[in-house]
Amino acid sequence: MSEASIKQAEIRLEQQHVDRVYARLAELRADAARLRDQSYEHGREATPDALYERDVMLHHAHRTLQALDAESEGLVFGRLDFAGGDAVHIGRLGIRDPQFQDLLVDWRAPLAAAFYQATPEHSMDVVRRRVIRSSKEEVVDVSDDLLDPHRAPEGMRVVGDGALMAALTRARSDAMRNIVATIQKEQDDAIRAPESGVTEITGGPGTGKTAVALHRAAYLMYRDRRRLAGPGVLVVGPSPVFMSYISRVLPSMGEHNVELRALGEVLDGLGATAVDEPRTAGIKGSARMVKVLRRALRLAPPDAPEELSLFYRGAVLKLRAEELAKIRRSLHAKGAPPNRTRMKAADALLEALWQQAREAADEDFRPDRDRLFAELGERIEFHRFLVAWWPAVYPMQVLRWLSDPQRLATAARRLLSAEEVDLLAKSWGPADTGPEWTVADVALIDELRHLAGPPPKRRAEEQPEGTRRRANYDEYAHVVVDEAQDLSPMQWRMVGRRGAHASWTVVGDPVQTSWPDPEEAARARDEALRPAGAHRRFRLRTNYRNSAEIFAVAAEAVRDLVPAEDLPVAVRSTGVPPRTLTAAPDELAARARAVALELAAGTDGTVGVITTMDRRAEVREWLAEADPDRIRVVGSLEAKGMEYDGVVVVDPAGLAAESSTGRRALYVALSRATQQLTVLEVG
Ligand SMILES: Nc1ncnc2c1ncn2[C@@H]1O[C@H](COP(=O)(O)OP(=O)(O)OP(=O)(O)O)[C@@H](O)[C@H]1O
Repeated sequence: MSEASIKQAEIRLEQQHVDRVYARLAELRADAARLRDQSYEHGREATPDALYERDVMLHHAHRTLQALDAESEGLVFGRLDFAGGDAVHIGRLGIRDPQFQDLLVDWRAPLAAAFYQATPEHSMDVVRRRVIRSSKEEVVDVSDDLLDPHRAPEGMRVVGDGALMAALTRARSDAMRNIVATIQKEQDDAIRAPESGVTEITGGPGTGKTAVALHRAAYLMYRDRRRLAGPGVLVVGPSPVFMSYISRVLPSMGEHNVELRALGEVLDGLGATAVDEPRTAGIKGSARMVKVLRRALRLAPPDAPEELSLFYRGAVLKLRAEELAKIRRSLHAKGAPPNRTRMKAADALLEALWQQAREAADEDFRPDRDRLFAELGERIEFHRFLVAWWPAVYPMQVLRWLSDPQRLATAARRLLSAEEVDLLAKSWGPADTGPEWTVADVALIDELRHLAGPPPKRRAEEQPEGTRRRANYDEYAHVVVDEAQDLSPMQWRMVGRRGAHASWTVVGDPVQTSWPDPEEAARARDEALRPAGAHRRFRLRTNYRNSAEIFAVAAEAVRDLVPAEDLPVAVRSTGVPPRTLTAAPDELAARARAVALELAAGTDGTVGVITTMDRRAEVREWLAEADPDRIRVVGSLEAKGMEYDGVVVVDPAGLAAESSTGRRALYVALSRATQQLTVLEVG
């Protein structure tokens, strides 16, 4: 038999098993749907017991349906043949036949670990590992590794060459795919690491950090669903573009209950996408802002009354500005959040009024403290004063007040330079129209929320908390941070609060950082992760995304900034070298358009056009007519974590000069392509 016909015979063999799995899946789906319908019927009786049972049944039926309805493509993707002659099939879900025999073993189950962990040196009893590739329900390819030739039974066939390489060369779409069929051993070690403490995964561009982090989330949910499902798992990433890019990976593995949030969305109710220019973002993210905000909360509100004067039993009691300021200082000195100090503020004012009344006392009138407290405390004028002088504070309003440069300068004394004050005040002004909140502002708003304490509920706009989860409950059981190298100190504080009692998976590449002061960020990060305890570390070294030709060009951008061993090794060669073109400024638009269209014509997948954050809108105009599903224009920060088959980097010098970490941003931009890269310089 020829090699091709042997392969076809093996494909037919696998097809028989795949057919059995889908038939069983259809039965299970029908059972779950029947259970759901029955449980609705059950609820009709409306006794409390029946309703409770209905809820339990419904919950169970929904979960089963959700899991079974996960994208059906590639449900069965692997097979292990063991030395004793047993074989198991591995899939995205576990499925059993009516006699409880495994038809398909979930990739996360202990039995499936050998699929990823076995090597020729350490075969774990596996003789042959087979990757099965399907289109819809049809098996289209199989590819084997023979791990232990000496123990292979007579007649065992070994076909195909390299499922990994086939997966890596496939065209990319606008959504990242799961990699369950081809997870590599070094990746699997990190995926299956214990849940507790902090699991830190580093590695260069394209080493699969994001893929590993998401598969680890799915693995942990599977291993300890009961513990993790309630408080939940949070995945934080750099931008909404990125979150949407990775959004289908977990559902494709049947996991729907993991929250994905970009840094601008961590606080409920706010979905900031705007970004500050690098200097302003640098100030807003720095740890100095904690003190600035704390002081800002201690300043009197802009329209606070400057004097309190009340008639009491024929005498005028008056608290002047200086005295009021003293009371305010002493209230803040205790460090309690101002929104929790309103009763104390009332008492402190009444106490001061009582002192005055006592000093003014004479023969005819001897005031009584309790009476004075009761009588004045109920006066409407006193209440009006209190509400204006010690109002409930709302984080966004406090930040808006800081658009007044004088106010900000007072809060920032000896912490920010005059120029820095100017930059911030401008970004938050003008106060009347209100600013568009930026991603960096979200961490400041969250910090203020923490410092000020919860305000009483007011208009929806001012109550960012509790829209998606239980109100005021924003902690998770496990937190995954992707592109962790880019979190500012203020963002670490914000994310840290979400995981004060959590275990963590932290994924990043220091070489790709766009944060100007890595040491400051590292301190904030250590602080955020401290409660979680011990760290375990994994380093991924193989770049699965870029062709070797493309990564060589990308690596040049940072060659003199980092030691060579910090850069990964790209394993795939295409023989297509990247191109560098130069265009005069007035030709740039036409050249960029031509190059992007040419790349799109040469691939089935996606094309990314990457430029500076400033030029994004302009470049989008140039490509307004192009098919937005094929050609995406993104700024340097939006390119973080993304991947395209073809990439055009427009104005690399501009990218490198964009910020103090511009060279690293250029490295990120140049390492986004899987197949073809064109660098378009401005001549
Ligand atoms: N074992 C694997 N099998 C198949 N594809 C893989 C494997 N590992 C990684 N990939 C693919 O390589 C590409 C890069 O992976 P990923 O985006 O997770 O890398 P990364 O380390 O997060 O990169 P960056 O630091 O640049 O954001 C993705 O398309 C991913 O699916």
